[in-house]
Amino acid sequence: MTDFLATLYPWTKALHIISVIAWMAGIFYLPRLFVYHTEKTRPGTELDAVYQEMERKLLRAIMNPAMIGTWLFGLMLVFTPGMVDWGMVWPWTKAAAVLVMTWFHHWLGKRRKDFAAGRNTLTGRRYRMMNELPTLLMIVIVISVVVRF
Ligand code: HEM
Repeated sequence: MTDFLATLYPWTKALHIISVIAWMAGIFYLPRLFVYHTEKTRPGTELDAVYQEMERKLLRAIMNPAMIGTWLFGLMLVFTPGMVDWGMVWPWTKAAAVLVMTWFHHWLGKRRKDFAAGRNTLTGRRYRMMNELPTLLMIVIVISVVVRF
């Protein structure tokens, strides 16, 4: 099994990076949509419905499949022989940041449902602040996996 994963390695890594790019694109964009949804519309208007559809499609068609792909190919890399030395620090910083990123994804999913039900309570400023979190996590992840301290 591990020999098979070693053969697949370049493809697994390519698919991991492709999935990561799609996931990050969505995770950076969805909170921006929430900022404008909060500040430029009111529940029940035509524009509210447009934002709701954009948010639903972004989450269901891009972010959910991209997150699943990132995890699937990432775990295949973890089980590929020689990839991860758990005695080093970087796998732990990367794992911690990835878990927080996954939590953030689900937090965004819950906020999307709030908008869909017309009961968003957060301000545009709050969404702007939350938008910084995936950027910080992405920096930690890329430094972990590339610098390998
Ligand atoms: C979801 C769980 C994830 C797991 C289990 C995982 C696991 C891994 C592993 C084991 C490697 C090492 C492959 C190698 O040494 O060639 C890797 C590579 C990589 N990961 Fe992840 N990863 C995950 C999520 C992410 C996320 C969220 C990002 C970016 C925000 C990311 C970015 C990268 C990059 C850029 C590489 C390539 C590094 C290189 O070429 O040396 N990963 N991943």
